[in-house]
Amino acid sequence: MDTWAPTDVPALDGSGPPLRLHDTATGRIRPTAPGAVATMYVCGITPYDATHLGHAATYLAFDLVNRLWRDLGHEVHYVQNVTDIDEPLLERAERDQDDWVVLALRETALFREDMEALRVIPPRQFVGAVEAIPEIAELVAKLVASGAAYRIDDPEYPDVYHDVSSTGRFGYESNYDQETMLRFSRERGGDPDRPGKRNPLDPLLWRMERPGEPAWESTDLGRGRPGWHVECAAIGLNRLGPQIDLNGGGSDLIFPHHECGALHAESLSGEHPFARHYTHTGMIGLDGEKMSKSKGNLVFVSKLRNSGVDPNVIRVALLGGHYRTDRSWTDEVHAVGDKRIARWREAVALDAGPDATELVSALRTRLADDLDTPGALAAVDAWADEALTRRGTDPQAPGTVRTALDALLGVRL
Ligand SMILES: Nc1ncnc2c1ncn2[C@@H]1O[C@H](COS(=O)(=O)NC(=O)[C@@H](N)CS)[C@@H](O)[C@H]1O
Ligand SMILES: [Zn+2]
Repeated sequence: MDTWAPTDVPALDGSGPPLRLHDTATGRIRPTAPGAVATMYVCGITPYDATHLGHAATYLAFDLVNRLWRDLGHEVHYVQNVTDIDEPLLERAERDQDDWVVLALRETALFREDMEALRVIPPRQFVGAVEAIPEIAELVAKLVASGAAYRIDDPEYPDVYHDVSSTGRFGYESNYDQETMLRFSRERGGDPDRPGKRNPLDPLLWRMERPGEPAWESTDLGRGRPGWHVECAAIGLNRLGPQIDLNGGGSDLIFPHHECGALHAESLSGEHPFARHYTHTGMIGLDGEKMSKSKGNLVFVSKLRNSGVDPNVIRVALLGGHYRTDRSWTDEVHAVGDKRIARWREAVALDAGPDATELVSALRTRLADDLDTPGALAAVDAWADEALTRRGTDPQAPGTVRTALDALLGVRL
């Protein structure tokens, strides 16, 4: 499916230190070491209730990675999916008496609009699970042929599962213990209690057709549809290869989604690890409650935009907190973003300002340190205060600051 419109990223003189990012698998902040082309797979939305501020915060975090890698001279091959077929989507369509295909199209279109407004650099490939079904089915058939996957002996619905023992490394990405994995599997779409599975954690690869459910032909597998995790493994493997620099998403994807995605990918490719960094963002809540579809306490980017909020304010307000911190969207957070943009606009409107060299290097250093946006934004505050109180004599400075904020933070003043 179409990706969203590109946003131009201005070139900035000089270069900063290598990007160091937290990796869930090793639990450490480590340097990323992409080649000439950095490869990044960030899980996309399940298209309903799009785009709430939790979604936005997650995609903004990986947008900064994209911008930093470009600033470090890499090309970035960024791929993202849309889970446009899955239980939760069917349930929402049912609830709203909506056609699930129309719901997915409408919400995906809104998501693209919001990403464009936030000036998130678009993925090179933006792929729907439905359009990827043929390639997913092909990989599932390979897993069955290799013996890594098996059919459950349920005469009515002989669904296909992946044997988690097939790589001998299941659990390396999340490092969760069995009890935690079982709990998250239950909570997040797994079926650990289904009788007949070799291991309760074995993830579903192919769900045979049930009455009244959408299903697709597959000569190898029989009519049905893919499981959730294998869609991302297939879309990522087929476009980015067997080893990628970064697999990203929110912390709720640590398990089972990214663990099982790694299992599928590594079982197929024989290479380990699938991603050199598994990086996860904290949860955005609303006044202390996690912002989530089930709670219905969602704040939408489109609603804020329609009420006249500048997307730069949304971006800066969300970047005010560290990406890995669970945090809330509050009126105060919104107000801080508002004030910042106003003050920075005033400062770059001056015809001269304090030398910007230090600020540019501070921005690069702070962002390269596991995306320390609080530190980066504080450095901009300091420059703006200096410019607005003691003035400055460098006529280039305001322009340099404007370019740096756009290139590195995606903020266009
Ligand atoms: N409250 C939140 N705060 C931060 N990130 C969130 C929040 N809610 C969802 N996300 C992230 O937003 C992205 C899309 O979430 S989603 O719409 O539920 N979709 C999915 O998780 C799947 N389609 C991934 S393949 C995921 O990375 C998810 O972790
Ligand atoms: Zn995914």
